[in-house]
Amino acid sequence: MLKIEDITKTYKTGTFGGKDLKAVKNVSFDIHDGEIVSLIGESGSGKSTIGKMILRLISTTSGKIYFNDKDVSLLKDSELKEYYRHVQGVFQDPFSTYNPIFKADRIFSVLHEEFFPHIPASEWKGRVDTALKSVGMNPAHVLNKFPHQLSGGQLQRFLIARALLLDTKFLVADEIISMLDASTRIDVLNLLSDLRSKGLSVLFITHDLSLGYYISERAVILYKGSVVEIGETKKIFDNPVHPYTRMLMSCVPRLDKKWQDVEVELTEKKPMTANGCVFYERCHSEYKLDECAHQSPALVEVEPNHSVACVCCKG
Ligand SMILES: Nc1ncnc2c1ncn2[C@@H]1O[C@H](COP(=O)(O)OP(=O)(O)OP(=O)(O)O)[C@@H](O)[C@H]1O
Repeated sequence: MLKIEDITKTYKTGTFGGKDLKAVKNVSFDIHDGEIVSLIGESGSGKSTIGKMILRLISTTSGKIYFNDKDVSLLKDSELKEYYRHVQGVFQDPFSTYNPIFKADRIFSVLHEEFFPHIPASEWKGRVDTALKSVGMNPAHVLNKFPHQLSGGQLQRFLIARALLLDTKFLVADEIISMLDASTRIDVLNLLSDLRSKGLSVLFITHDLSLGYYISERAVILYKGSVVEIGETKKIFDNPVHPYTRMLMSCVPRLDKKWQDVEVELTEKKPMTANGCVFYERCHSEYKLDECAHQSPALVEVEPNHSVACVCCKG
């Protein structure tokens, strides 16, 4: 369904845009129909940048993104409108998506005017009710309210219902549950899981390894804009190979252990070397070699559907 091929994003930074910041470096992966893939990495690793490139909110510096074999960067006019019918984004802060002076359900009427003006109002109302019910909400309780009268979880569900009304096939879910409380989080995760079984594909962006494990079949571990480990989520979790993934795993709090019993490395982040491994400065692996400072390792398959970019996998 969605194929990302060797994409890179360089931002211009500095006072007059004189500096380059490579936020995403040669990233490739794909997402199949009805699949949830999680994109996991710490703050600043380039996750949202990838999501925004998929949604065409920003351009790619190089590389291609294909949706159903069509180059997304070439879509125009009606094809682009069609793309947005099928590919939608939901973001971390639901409140920022709504205009506080309008009722929250205005997002549905805008959709009606924009995409489905031929559908009579009464039929559209029925569709909105059905979409709200399918995200576990009672229309009578949530329609006709201002954003501040609804909870973060309800507003997030509104956005997912909006995606359903559009017949969305692919959802970029960028940290969508970080602002929700624990029980609402599980509800939204289960909802995504439910929608996946109805054919929805999701790129689930998170910094939380355990959420990625809970929800996705495959995971992409991103560090400083580069993919360091990729594959079936269970394989990565059962056998994390990259020193960064291992470090992330050691940072996940465990209910059966007191915090001081868990080995955690929280090394200060230093600037990376120009061409070396992105994790070089932070790496404490026994396999760390001098060459890691100068050579960026390619992804190598360590077992079927599990690849790692580290010298330790060179065989
Ligand atoms: N518009 C921009 N201009 C310049 N630099 C940017 C811009 N947007 C993001 N960046 C930088 O690109 C890098 C990746 O940012 P991005 O938001 O993609 O990371 P992230 O992994 O999503 O982080 P978070 O989890 O904190 O949202 C960061 O160093 C960030 O400061």
